[in-house]
Amino acid sequence: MFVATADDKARASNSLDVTSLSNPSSGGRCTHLELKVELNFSTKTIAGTATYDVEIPKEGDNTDNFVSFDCKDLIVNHTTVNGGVAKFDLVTVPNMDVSTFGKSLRVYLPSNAAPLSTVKVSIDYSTTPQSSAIQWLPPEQTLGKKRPYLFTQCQAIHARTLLPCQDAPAVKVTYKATVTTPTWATCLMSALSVSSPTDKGDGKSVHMWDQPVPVSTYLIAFCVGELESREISGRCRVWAEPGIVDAVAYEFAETEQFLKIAEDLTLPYQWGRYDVVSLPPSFPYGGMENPCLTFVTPTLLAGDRSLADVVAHEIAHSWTGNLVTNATWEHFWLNEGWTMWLQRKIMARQKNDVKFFDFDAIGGWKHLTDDVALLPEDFTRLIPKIGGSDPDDAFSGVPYEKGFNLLISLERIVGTPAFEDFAKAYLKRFKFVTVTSQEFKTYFESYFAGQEKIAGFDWDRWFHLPGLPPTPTFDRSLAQTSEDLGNAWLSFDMGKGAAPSADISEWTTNQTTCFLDFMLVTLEKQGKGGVKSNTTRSMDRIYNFSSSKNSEILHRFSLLSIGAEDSAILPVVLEFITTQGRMKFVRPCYRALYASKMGRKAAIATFKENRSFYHAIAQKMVASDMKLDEEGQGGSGVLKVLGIEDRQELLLIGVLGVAVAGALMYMKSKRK
Ligand SMILES: CC/C=C\C/C=C\C[C@@H](O)/C=C/C=C/C=C\[C@@H](O)CCCC(=O)O
Ligand SMILES: [Zn+2]
Repeated sequence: MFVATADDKARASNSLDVTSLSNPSSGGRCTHLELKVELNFSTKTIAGTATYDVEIPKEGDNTDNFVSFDCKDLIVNHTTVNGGVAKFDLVTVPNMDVSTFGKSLRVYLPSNAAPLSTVKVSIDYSTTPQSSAIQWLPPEQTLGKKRPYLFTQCQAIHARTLLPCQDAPAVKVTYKATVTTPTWATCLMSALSVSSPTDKGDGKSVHMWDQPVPVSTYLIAFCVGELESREISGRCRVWAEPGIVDAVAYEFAETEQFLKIAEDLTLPYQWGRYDVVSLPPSFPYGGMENPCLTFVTPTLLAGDRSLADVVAHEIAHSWTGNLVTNATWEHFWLNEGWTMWLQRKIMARQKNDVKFFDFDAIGGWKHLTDDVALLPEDFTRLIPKIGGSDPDDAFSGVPYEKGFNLLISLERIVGTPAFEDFAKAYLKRFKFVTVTSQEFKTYFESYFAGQEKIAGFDWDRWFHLPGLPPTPTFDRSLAQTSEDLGNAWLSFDMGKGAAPSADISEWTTNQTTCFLDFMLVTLEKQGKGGVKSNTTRSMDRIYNFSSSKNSEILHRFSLLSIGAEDSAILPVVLEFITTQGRMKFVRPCYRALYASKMGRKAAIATFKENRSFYHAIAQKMVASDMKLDEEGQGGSGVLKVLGIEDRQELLLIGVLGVAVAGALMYMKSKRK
């Protein structure tokens, strides 16, 4: 039977993490995890025990006689407390949709569990093939095509499908893991390797990991497959499938330099090692900041290090996000806004050009305006009310770029040297713990206490108003040449003048993406669907964008060409969105195709055919972008039975139906 805990009540009143069913403040708070699991590629399961050190709340707060864990798509077999069998329940919590949040696993405590004591709670469990944190890849989806592969993605609330846990960022644990895998496999985790793997002689090996810095559960990660590594500095190594490991080492050779710059801007690096693993192409994000081991998409492998800023971004998270963490997902901007700020500082120093900070921010502003136009209004607030939604649905450029713009507004008020000092002090103050937006504001105000210039800052507007913040002014000097060329092509499109002849072969990737972004933004501002297909064809003849090996360039040119209804781009885009599954690229491409005349049918058919290639999160998001149902079949169950592909088709059938009925009625009335 469900009995509301004090944490449930706090959650209902929105004063606690609304995405977790755990009870750290009224039942027990996890502080350390010992994970002992075996991976099974045939059954697509991970099974074993998760043993937690759990601190019982102080007298008076310990109102529950059980500890609650988040648990989704897991099988729980057995639980113990301090070695003795303990009763458990899997409880559905009212108003918490099971298909999003899972259930609450309640492990009952013995009556002698004293306030402020620590108990050991052990849970014997198994994942299921439905566990959304894990993507199990068949050999065909790897480069080597011989061995299966798996990687996890726990942010935001998928850790509960990997192991029972208190899946709230505010609950941080240190962890140790003992992982059994087939002997051919390399096993990596978001932790430090304790020793070389031990071959058990039965085709299995044991790998041991230790994460001594407390982490939120969304930062627990595995990557297992046929992998090789290359050392790129004393504390950095890159990992990838053997066929691309050298290319990966080349692409990310600047990692140590980024780390050093980041340390100079922040505090000494706290995590020991910084390794990078380049994952198979279905990885849905550019990168994920798993501690000690950043995960990246292979779409960064442009061959010229031009997309390595994603590594700088993930390095920045070693401080902003992983050390100082958002208290709940509603304060996600504190992770991402700060990380964009630090990433741009790192890249400006790496390029030895202070103007790069603003140049990159111009691209970020476009990202923000695009997303604000697309999102439900509430998700355009810096602090959204996530309520009963899956945080994945609220994910967008808003926390990244609105958050970044808030920070640079503050920086411009107090001046760069003072703000950079403040950043260091903030990281020092909140390292190892979590922070809310209010705590950030209070800390900023106390740090700059007495300075009149901060008095008028409209925190409420920044935090709570939907839509775009005030338009910032950026130094546009590095963007000028790109914007000029964009204007020249837009004039050509309107029949004014010849095709521009500027040679861009020596341009940086940022200049080229800025040029394409400028065209896209201007068309949007003018309310135009796109340029003419003659324009995109001419551009392609001159620049060869459609054969670019640079994913950021190909992506933007694809969008421009789809907007132009240029059929020459169709095979190129379809190839692009079926050979990599990074949501940043596949979602806008599918959306644009779906909105176009030439591409709608192809988009639906391509998604249906390739659905299993994509990560579960990407499957869900693309299906929702194209208004397909859960199974990606298009339309409702009834429509499926009728073989109706999409809502436009349904509308057409409806209109035809009304017309036929009208004609019949007319004929009938004539006969009378
Ligand atoms: C307000 C939103 C609240 C919470 C959302 C938190 C997490 C959302 C979840 O969907 C996970 C996101 C993971 C992101 C990882 C890396 C990004 O920086 C990648 C950005 C896009 C890209 O470069 O591909
Ligand atoms: Zn990030």
